Amino acid sequence: MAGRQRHRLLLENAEQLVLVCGRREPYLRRDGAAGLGVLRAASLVGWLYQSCGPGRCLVDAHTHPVWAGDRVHEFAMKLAGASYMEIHQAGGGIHFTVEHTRKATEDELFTAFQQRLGRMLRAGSTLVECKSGYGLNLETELKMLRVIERARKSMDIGISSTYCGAHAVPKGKTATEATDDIINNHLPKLKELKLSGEINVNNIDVFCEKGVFDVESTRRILEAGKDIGLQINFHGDELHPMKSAELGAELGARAISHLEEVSDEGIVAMARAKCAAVLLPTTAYMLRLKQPQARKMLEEGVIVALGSDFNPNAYCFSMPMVMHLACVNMKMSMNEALAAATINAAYALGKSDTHGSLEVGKQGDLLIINSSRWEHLIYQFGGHEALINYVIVKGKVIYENDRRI
Ligand SMILES: N=CN[C@@H](CCC(=O)O)C(=O)O
Ligand SMILES: [Zn+2]
Repeated sequence: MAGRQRHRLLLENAEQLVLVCGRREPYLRRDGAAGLGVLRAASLVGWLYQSCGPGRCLVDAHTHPVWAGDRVHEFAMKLAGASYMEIHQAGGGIHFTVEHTRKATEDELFTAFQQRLGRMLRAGSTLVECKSGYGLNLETELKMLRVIERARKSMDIGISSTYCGAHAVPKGKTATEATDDIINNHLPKLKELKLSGEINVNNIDVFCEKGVFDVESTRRILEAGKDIGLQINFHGDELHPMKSAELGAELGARAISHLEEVSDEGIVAMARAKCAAVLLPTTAYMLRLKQPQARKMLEEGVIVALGSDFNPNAYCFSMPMVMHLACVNMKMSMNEALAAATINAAYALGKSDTHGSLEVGKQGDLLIINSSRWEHLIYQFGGHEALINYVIVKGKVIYENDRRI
């Protein structure tokens, strides 16, 4: 322990202590989630770097938090009837954000990102996946990834970083040209920066969608990313059925997000491949899409995780809100939603050995809420600001709520 800072945590007489798992399970399928470990009238002592690590933290498995430019006007357009793809094809949506993000300085992006991470943390997330993808050219993609790396090194919140250079086809290029650019220029540079320790990217992502990257381009990019050691974690089957789930299962993807339009065969393939389904209730709600078939996925044995999808289209930082939407709109039980926002979200990021449950040997991340039953965090939608008393990361209190009631 010499030279290390030691944080001691003592929590006495909690009415409930939600462990999530108790036997170092890497994920919980439907039946496992039904029996979440809950201790009553419990106390807990934790020492960072020692054997007992407290942690029912929330994990956000999908966010786009580094960008510049305001898209509130597009929300108004969507309310007036425009579809996501109509706005995208007219040069708005991701393209609008790319234009502004390219112009922003690294410091400007970092300041906005830091504030967004702070809001996620105050809503209870202690591990968050963060994507690039509003640069599309190498220069701006690297700028975004440097910003993510800077936050990883300077902030308490945990970060899993994702290279998403194939988030859209940049203006002036065809999808094939963009694919070649990524494979021949972007990925070799990422490999070099990883080796030198400058930028340590964890996952590779592609927006596999009609009019964006088709299945063949997606396959080429994901395989090239896997070859340089990145975990495959991509957007698929969102607006059109693309057979993205089948592709992901074949390539050994760790996770696929969205899946509103997944096929029955895709669901079975994902269950077999232990490829997590990251469902994003905010997007389906915002864009009035058909809901992903969470119940069918759970019944077929898919590992279901949740993410906020925070981005300029779906402006939501809160995993408690996401769990609420998953329960009401996707018909998940509260236990399933909690498993999906903790251990399964950690699994989707390849981090369930250290995050996602309150177990001996794991990192000490923990939320303390001001309520007799944990379910209030889901039930009181939009109420997490008053409910969350403390957010603890690695055994250290990093947020104390002075506005609680
Ligand atoms: N679908 C693709 N990407 C994002 C939206 C990004 C944006 O509109 O800026 C999503 O996951 O919802
Ligand atoms: Zn996304």
